[in-house]
Formats: sequence, structure tokens, C-alpha cells
Amino acid sequence: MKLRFTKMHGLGNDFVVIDATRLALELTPARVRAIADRHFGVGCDQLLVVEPATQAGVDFRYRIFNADGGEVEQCGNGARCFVRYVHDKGLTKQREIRVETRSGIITLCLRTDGLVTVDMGVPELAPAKVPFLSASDAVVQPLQVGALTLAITALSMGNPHAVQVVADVDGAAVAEQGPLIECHARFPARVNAGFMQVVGPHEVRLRVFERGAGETLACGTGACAAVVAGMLRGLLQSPVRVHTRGGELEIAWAGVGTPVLMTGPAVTVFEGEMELE
Ligand SMILES: N[C@@H](CCC[C@H](N)C(=O)O)C(=O)O
Repeated sequence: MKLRFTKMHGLGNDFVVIDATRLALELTPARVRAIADRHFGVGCDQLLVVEPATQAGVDFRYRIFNADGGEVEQCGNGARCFVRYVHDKGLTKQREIRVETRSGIITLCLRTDGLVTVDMGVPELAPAKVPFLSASDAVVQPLQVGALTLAITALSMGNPHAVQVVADVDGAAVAEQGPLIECHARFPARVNAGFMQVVGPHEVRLRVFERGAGETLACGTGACAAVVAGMLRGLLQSPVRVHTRGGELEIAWAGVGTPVLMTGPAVTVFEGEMELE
């Protein structure tokens, strides 16, 4: 079966995007892994699928698959690419759309300056909602990783995040700690591991070891989670400029119980056709 796709990225977090609005597409984990494979497939951190909405008052269904084949709840950089894609492909003329994801409805806005602002929803702080196994709801919690006790903030941006503050993000043990945190027994759904260096009250540097994809050049939900964690810890004030290895995002948050707003670019790289077995 031949399948048309578009290659996109948000700050180097790269995606294969497929229009399944008029196509019944069976995406098994093995098929997703084959598409995402950087040597034998197209290559991407995540596969994004555009589907018709299944409920009233929503424009599309937005599905997200990690490179490891697992379907997940949310992807921030992907959300910005999603609105650019449906607009560029003529699937909608609206610059503001509402899309359903596994973790609820989010609103995406393609601005006239080309940047995209996404209302990523209200962060979940209760450990059970992350999910994070903990009897305490303290903002900073100890997490035993090998011989180290890390101080993490666990929260959900629709998907699970564990954020720690580091002195120097370039020297952070992302490759060593990332896989151990991702699969830590206290995160039953696994977790995205963020390493944040605070530069000032409105500026951080961030690296994220993503669940199901490894370290990516940027993680949109990771940037939102880092800013929420930093604000809850009293280290940051909104808005915050987040420097990732792939570029910059601006994150705004008015505080507990309010949604996080993420603004950044969305880029189309090329179009193609692949053989899907
Ligand atoms: N790159 C994404 C997050 C993608 C999903 C994540 N790896 C997970 O498993 O939750 C982003 O930009 O938010």
C-alpha cells in the first residue's frame, strides 16, 4: 500500500504527518516503528495522524505515536505542526481549531506572523493523575535513581513529566539518567524526563529524554512542564523563554488551575510517498 506523508518539525522534534481524514489506516506498533526508523524508514520522533473528529464542536482528531510504536496522549511540538498541516493542505480555512487528543481537547491558533500558539490545557499536579506513585503531593519529591536521590517535580501536561533542576544542562546526565527515569517503577505509564537549567526568572535551558523516543532536540509538553515546575518551585515567572537544542519556545502560565500557552514555530520539510507493508 502506498501512503502519502509530509515530513515536518517543531524545533527539530521531527514528525511524519499522515492525512487519514479519508483513509482507513491500520497503524500497528510494528508499522509505526517501521515508518519512524531512521535507517529503513522515513525517520521521525513521532508519527502524527489527522483524523475526522468523533465529537461535536471539534474540528479534527489528533493522534500521536512515539517512535517506539506506542500511542500517547499529547505532543506539543506536534500540535503546532498539526495546525500548519491542516491549514496548508486545505483541510480547513480556520486559523483557530479545536482538536481532540487522547488527553482531551486542545485549541491551536496559526498566527498571521506564522508562529503557532497552543492552549495546552490545565496541568495536572495530583500524583495519581500523572500517574506517579507517591503518598505525598509535595511539589519537589525524592526519586531514587541508582545511587542518586534526584529532586523531581512530577506533573501531567496530558502526558507524564518528571522535571529536575540542573546546574548546567550541557553537562547533565541525560543519556545516563533519562532511560532510568523513563522506566522508573514509580511511573507506571513511564515518563518524559526533563533537565532544566534556570538562567533567570524568565529564561531556562532545557533538555528532555522523551518516553518512547529518547532525547529529542525539543519537547513542547516538556517545555510547558518545566515552566510549570519552575514556577511552582518559585524559580520562574511567566512568561518564560525556553531554549532547547533545536530552538526557542515561549511559555505563559497564570498559575494553578489555568491553562498553559505555548508559542513557537512549525515547519514543513518535504512531502513523500512510502510503501506501507
Ligand atoms: N515531542 C512531544 C512529546 C511526544 C510524546 C512523548 N514522548 C510522550 O511519550 O509523552 C512534545 O513536543 O510534546
